[in-house]
Amino acid sequence: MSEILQVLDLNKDYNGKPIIKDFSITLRNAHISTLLGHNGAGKTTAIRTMLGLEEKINGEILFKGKNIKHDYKYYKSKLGFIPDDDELFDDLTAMEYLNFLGKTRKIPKKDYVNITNHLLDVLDLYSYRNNLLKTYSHGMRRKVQIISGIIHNPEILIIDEPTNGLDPDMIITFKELIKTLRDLGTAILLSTHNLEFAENISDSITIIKNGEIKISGLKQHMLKELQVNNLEEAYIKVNLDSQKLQSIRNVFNYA
Ligand SMILES: Nc1ncnc2c1ncn2[C@@H]1O[C@H](COP(=O)(O)OP(=O)(O)OP(=O)(O)O)[C@@H](O)[C@H]1O
Repeated sequence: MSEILQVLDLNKDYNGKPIIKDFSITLRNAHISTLLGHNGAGKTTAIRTMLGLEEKINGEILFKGKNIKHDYKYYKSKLGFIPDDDELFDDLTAMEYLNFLGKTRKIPKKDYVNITNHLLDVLDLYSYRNNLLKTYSHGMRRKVQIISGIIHNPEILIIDEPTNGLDPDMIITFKELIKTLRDLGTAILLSTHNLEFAENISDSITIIKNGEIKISGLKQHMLKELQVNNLEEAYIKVNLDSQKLQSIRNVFNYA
């Protein structure tokens, strides 16, 4: 299992307010890493930094040992990203949009047509492929985002909130797809609030609180070290304020 992306001592602030503090993570081939943390913990900022979208950062991001600034275009061509939104070109059909992506990414036509058809079928979109994207539901649009993120067979795949907007059938299908990509060698980073999904799919876990890593490591080691049975218990132990939990339990207890 080789290290493909190393994020070293990353610091990022907005208007002088520290958002990410001394954040380090390593992504490995054939490995699923997951970021967990509260709303506003800094997960999206960390991801945006790894995508090379943030300016004025301190720290280094090394792709196969070289700073991503060295050849950002090459790095970007090896990177896939599935965002937590469904922004698409509304006036194109799914097929037109995916063909457009295949062409702009300079993928051989035979390859992107095969991948697109296969994924449209697996994700139950094939019969809608010639409909305009503006007629798609939120979940259908998320599925098009999924195909867009992997159409070029990236070496690193970053997924923000993989389960958002997907029905249970699709969550199970997407989980299998992510595991298949991992088994084929892709280095995968997820950011999710879904602890059950994270527990089921992750090889390693990083928990962030207020921009700082609280704990990071292989899932099984982490559970053992924290002496807990599952990820929810681990998360409670590492990240939750036990007094707050107690006050929730007292919600009707005013007597
Ligand atoms: N462009 C920006 N300008 C100023 N502050 C920002 C900006 N983007 C994010 N922040 C702040 O950075 C912090 C981290 O935000 P971020 O979106 O990275 O959190 P997150 O962990 O992804 O949260 P969530 O789980 O709610 O999506 C928050 O306090 C947010 O208000």
